[in-house]
Amino acid sequence: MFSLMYGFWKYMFSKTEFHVLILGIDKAGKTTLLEKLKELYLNLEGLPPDRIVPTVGLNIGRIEVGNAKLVFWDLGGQPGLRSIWEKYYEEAHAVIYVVDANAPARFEDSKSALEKVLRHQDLQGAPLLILANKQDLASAVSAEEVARYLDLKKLDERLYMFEAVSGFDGRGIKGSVDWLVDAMERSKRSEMLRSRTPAA
Ligand SMILES: Nc1nc2c(ncn2[C@@H]2O[C@H](COP(=O)(O)OP(=O)(O)OP(=O)(O)O)[C@@H](O)[C@H]2O)c(=O)[nH]1
Ligand SMILES: [Mg+2]
Repeated sequence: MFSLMYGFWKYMFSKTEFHVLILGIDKAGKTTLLEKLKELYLNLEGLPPDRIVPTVGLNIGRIEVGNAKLVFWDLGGQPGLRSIWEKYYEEAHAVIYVVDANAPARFEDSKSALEKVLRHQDLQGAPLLILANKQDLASAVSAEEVARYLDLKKLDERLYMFEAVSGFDGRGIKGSVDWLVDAMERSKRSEMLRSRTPAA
């Protein structure tokens, strides 16, 4: 009887944990975005942008949205650090790919790094949220334009969305996180990862 009630209690009150990888080339704004997420969802003051340095290791952030616990993994995007990304693929439920929408000169690098991410077997079926970041700058291009530049093929099977955001003023972030949570809850990949986790 106790175990039945405990099982029911767990079903009702336990939250599903999702791992979200934040990727993108160097200076795209990944860590600034992570600090903004903490500020928006935890009411904590995030690190001010001028205190954020290029990432070499891993930054972790945790937030809760509705019934979901999100764990963000933010990695460094410098060319020599990108080979580390794949070590996190197997455990990731979804990917946020950040693009500096104010730096067209770097779109090509951003596109080829993303194509490599999407080709990797270990990330099969992971929902993809592509953020056209730095929208607070007047010269930043729109999410539609970023989508045109990236010109991604073979996305049909994958849940994906492009969104215009700013890690400085926070615009677009909550809406895209809502989309991501919904996508992860619906995704077959989450089901697959769940079935691999031994029951507690
Ligand atoms: N205007 C503007 N600048 C931003 C925004 N987000 C980040 N930046 C600036 O862009 C630069 C890079 O930001 P980071 O957050 O360190 O970028 P990153 O993607 O984490 O870089 P790596 O850790 O090297 O991969 C910094 O000078 C930030 O202040 C934004 O939304 N708007
Ligand atoms: Mg960083």
